[in-house]
Amino acid sequence: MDTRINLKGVEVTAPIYPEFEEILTNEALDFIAGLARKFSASRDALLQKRVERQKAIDSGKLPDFLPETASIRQADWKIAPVPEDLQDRRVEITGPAGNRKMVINALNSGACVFMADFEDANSPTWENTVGGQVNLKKAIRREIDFTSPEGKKYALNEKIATLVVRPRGWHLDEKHFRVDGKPVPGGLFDFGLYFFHNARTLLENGSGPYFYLPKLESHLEARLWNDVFVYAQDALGIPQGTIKATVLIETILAAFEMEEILYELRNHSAGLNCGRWDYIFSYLKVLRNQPDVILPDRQQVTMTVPMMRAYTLLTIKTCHKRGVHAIGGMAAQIPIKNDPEANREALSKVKEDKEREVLDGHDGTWVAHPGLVPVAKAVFDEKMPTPNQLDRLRDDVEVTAEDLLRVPEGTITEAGLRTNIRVGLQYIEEWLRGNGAVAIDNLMEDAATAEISRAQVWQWIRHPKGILEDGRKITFSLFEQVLEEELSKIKGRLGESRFADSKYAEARELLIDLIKSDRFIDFLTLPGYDRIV
Ligand SMILES: CC(=O)SCCNC(=O)CCNC(=O)[C@H](O)C(C)(C)COP(=O)(O)OP(=O)(O)OC[C@H]1O[C@@H](n2cnc3c(N)ncnc32)[C@H](O)[C@@H]1OP(=O)(O)O
Ligand SMILES: O=CC(=O)O
Ligand SMILES: [Mg+2]
Repeated sequence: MDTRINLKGVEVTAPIYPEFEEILTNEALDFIAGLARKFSASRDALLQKRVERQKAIDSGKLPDFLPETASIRQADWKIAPVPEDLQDRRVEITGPAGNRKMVINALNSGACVFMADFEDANSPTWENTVGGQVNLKKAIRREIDFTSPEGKKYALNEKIATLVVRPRGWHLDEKHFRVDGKPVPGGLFDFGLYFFHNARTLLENGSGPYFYLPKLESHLEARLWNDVFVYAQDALGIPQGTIKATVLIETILAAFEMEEILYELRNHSAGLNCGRWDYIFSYLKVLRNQPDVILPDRQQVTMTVPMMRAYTLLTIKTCHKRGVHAIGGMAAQIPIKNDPEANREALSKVKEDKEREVLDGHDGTWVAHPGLVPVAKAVFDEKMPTPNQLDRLRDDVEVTAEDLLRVPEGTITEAGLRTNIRVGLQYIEEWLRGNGAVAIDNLMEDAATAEISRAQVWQWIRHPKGILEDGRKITFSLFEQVLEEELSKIKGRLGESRFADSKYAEARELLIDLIKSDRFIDFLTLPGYDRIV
């Protein structure tokens, strides 16, 4: 326990480096402790509700629109207007908050918004988590700079992107900060520190405390965030409605409650976003025990399969009906160095993805890399000359529960199985070393995409339809065989000594645990977190 922390019932169980002192002040930690004491029990109850809901689905009660909230869907209400610097969000870049160079590069990238991530793209090491807060505090005050080991200097441009922060989802804890003997919810830690230190300065700068809320599964989870916002604004004496939050629709269950989620947050909402990768993961996870539900190779589950189109179109229609933005998602392709032909192909795939989004009615989109900002911007500038297209109501769109649940067709191949196992291994190895976003085979991989990979393998082994197109059943022993083959290729590439210094042994062990457990482990980051400091 650090002796500088002088609060009853409050413990920091990790080092407070000199740079962390301005973040982990007694006042800030007291504020987080207040949030935890007020809201942890509700968070725990909502996590328990997730378990009960899954039991009902497993016993045949498929997800549907909720009868008890039909009146909210039918009533006439609108979202409170969003501030000026959230009106035009045509291109949003994302990246881990814990990487200082990337924070500067993202703010300078020419994107309208930078989403600084404590979720999918951020491995929640103590260094990344508190270091991310240091980065953001310095960035907001224009005190951030960085010098690379090669001596390249980084500083903020005059014009920078609007900052939006994504705290961790409700399922994750911050184990290094304990209140009354219990770790605090990671989302409250990330939100609370950012809000406490920066809300006033952001307002003085003409911006505001803006958030992305990940992995929500119900409108009750949105209600809890709204309660947190109301409490936090009161506690700091900041006007109600100042916080603006964009909710990621990235679970199949949230897709059935979009209107209710917006309604819960109507004084604090900045719209919805289509988090496509977690959405695919969630579809698979939630429906994994349904006899007819099985996904083909990951690369065949594209944005144009019927269930993905149904979900994105419904998001646009829902947001525009309520007068707020519907932001698109992330194409997996990133620029490819030293191969102009492959690079052209990657950029043209991104362009095609963004064209579909803008023509469907999205008001903006996500990119993973500064090199993609001009690509997405050109598409939106051409097809969306206004700051947004909230006036495109999409009354032509009709989406039913069956549309959202429709199983994508396709094949399962050995190449698909191999890719999943390789990506799972490589991503987990990087994550354990503190890198939450990684380029693998020229694609952006993060916690959401890696979840799809390991969940597919888990399901293919257990599902009667988990059969390769050549007729072989996918079994645990086939998984083990491919795993060892892929590991030995990686070892061949790295050489004995780099391999020995890597975390591949731990990544292998974790991947085997995830695949072997008959009880589906809800998030790979949960057992993963036990293995990082
Ligand atoms: C499913 C979801 O949740 S999507 C949202 C979460 N995922 C993300 O945010 C992923 C964001 N993207 C990334 O992290 C990175 O682009 C990666 C890891 C995929 C690839 O990164 P790299 O291998 O460093 O790419 P590359 O070498 O081409 O980078 C070139 C430059 O662009 C910078 N850069 C790359 N991506 C980003 C980014 N997202 N933000 C800021 N800068 C970036 C690099 O830091 C590097 O800077 P430098 O030239 O000053 O050294
Ligand atoms: O968070 C975004 C996603 O696609 O998942
Ligand atoms: Mg996600």
